[in-house]
Amino acid sequence: MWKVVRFAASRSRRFSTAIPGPCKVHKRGTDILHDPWFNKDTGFPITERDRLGLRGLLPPRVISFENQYDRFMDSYRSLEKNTRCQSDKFVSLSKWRILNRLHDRNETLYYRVLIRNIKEFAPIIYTPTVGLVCENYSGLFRRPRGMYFSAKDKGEMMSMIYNWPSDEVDMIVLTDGSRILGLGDLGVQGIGIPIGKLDMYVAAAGINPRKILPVMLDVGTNNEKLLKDPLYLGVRQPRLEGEEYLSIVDEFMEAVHARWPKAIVQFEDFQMKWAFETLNRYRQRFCMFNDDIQGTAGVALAGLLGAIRSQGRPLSDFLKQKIVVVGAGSAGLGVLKMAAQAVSRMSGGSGTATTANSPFFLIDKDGLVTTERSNLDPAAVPFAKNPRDLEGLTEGASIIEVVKKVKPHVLLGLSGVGGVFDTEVLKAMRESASTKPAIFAMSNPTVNAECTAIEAFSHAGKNIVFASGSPFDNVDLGNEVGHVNQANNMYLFPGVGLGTLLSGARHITDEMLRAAAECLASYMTDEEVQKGILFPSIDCIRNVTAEVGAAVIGAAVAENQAEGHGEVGLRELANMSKEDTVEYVRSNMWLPEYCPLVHEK
Ligand SMILES: NC(=O)C1=CN([C@@H]2O[C@H](COP(=O)(O)OP(=O)(O)OC[C@H]3O[C@@H](n4cnc5c(N)ncnc54)[C@H](O)[C@@H]3O)[C@@H](O)[C@H]2O)C=CC1
Ligand SMILES: CC(=O)C(=O)O
Ligand SMILES: [Mg+2]
Repeated sequence: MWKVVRFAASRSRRFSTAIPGPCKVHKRGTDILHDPWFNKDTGFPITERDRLGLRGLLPPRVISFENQYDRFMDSYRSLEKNTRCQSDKFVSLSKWRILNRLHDRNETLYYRVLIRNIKEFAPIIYTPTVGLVCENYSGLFRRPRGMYFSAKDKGEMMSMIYNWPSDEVDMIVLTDGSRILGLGDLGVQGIGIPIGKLDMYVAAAGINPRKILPVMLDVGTNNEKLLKDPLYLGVRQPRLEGEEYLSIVDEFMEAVHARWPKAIVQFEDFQMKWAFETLNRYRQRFCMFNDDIQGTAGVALAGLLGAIRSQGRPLSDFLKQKIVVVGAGSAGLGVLKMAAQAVSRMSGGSGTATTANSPFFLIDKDGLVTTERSNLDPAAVPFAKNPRDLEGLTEGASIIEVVKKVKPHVLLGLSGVGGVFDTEVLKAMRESASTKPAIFAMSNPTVNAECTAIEAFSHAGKNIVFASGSPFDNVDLGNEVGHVNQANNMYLFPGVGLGTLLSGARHITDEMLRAAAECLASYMTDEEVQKGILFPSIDCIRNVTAEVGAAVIGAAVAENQAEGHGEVGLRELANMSKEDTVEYVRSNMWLPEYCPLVHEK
């Protein structure tokens, strides 16, 4: 009892974010106005203008933060009105541009706008528009954001890392641009993804935007169109391979670790071979995870468990669910591995992924994956079916053949191929063994989704549960609503990152990821799940992240991975109740407020 009270008192003293503390600034005058972190535009109070040499550099009237917010939203609404007759692509890029200009000018206002309107703006700064932005990045480029390490920087990274202006970095999102969403190799243009993911970290997890770092590892591109494009901004050479490639990633990881030993590195949108290789290579040495393999797996597992609950069945029925996964890449295999571990635990095993007689079916671009496949990727081996167990299905069977034969409870797409769940496949799902067949079209961006929400409900039936990686509107089914869930790793990675940071864990273990997934799986009530609502609305993403982050801390403590963070030591973490832990996470979330600026030479 005493401990809880003491914690509550010290928490309110240490973590209160209601009144922002002063912020030291080493600049004066126009240098402040041109620094998006310190800039308040017309919001600088008169006394601050005097102190910082700003008097006369701004129009005289001081505008409040709230009025600045209203002014931005008014101009955003005007843009919406004025672009009504334009193409979707034009409108999306215009919206991204207006937000990006604000991001470049005034970060505090940008994040207030983003956080307050996350449901509306996530599709612009994240999937699907971020995909369009990456495709057009060289033309859209105005100001740099984040860091770029290229094949030409070998031997220089240890000093280059010190060019970043902040001494504190908590969260890094790293890509090599080799598999950007379902859009393939976009080379240096893939930087939009780390930027978008880190915006989600700020919005969902309240990571302080001064402590984030988006990074592009430009090791070349194999995209011929980009190599020929005179505007392309990346290194114009084919991608490095083998040891040459790994030596660049090694050098980058060593440099990060030397400058910010506690920083967490999220690997994002690496092509499959490097996604698995780098995860195995670094996860015991650095604090890192691969979002596409591990974050996606947790979100999908939460969805799979939700699909069972939606049928009114106990979770133990997971053992009997027939699941067809279309896409044997980093995401699809990550999902199967986590699902197989869950099956093993539920059957009283150790949680080791094994698929002997498992009800999982894996399909890639060459059809059903079996042990007869030549050149089978090692990561896919545990999920290859023995043709002897297949009763009629053979190596390379098509999606429709598999669905018709297996009658799966769940059809889950992570193929990156738009429309691959065609009318015939969706109609075949009407024969599913489930009373509420689940169709998860998880590929991004929207054009790469395996099917749309309307297609799924119209062809597979009103009784399905549906989820997609990019957002779709709910579907009007006459006298009921076809709920669309967004099954996107954005519900997990912010909590995994923040929980790891606040626990001070040195590594991110499978148990920490499992705790995150189970927390998300239990977030929705039975009533919601039975209506087909498997995932929360993005409006409450900070709440979800607080819960997931607390679950990650709990697992880190239980596994002796936690070392504490700042003034909160391991003992204090270990003594927190679940509610205290959630509160601890919540109170560490950064809020966008103008802080008083104090000049220091
Ligand atoms: N919703 C979410 O949170 C996430 C969605 N994704 C999406 O998943 C997709 C795949 O990502 P990765 O696994 O990393 O890509 P990947 O390139 O590693 O794997 C793609 C897989 O799809 C298979 N495939 C290609 N064409 C196919 C076809 N016609 N039929 C069946 N299979 C086919 C390929 O053989 C390969 O196994 C991307 O669109 C990505 O945006 C990835 C991570 C998270
Ligand atoms: C969401 C995500 O990480 C992807 O589509 O790659
Ligand atoms: Mg990704």
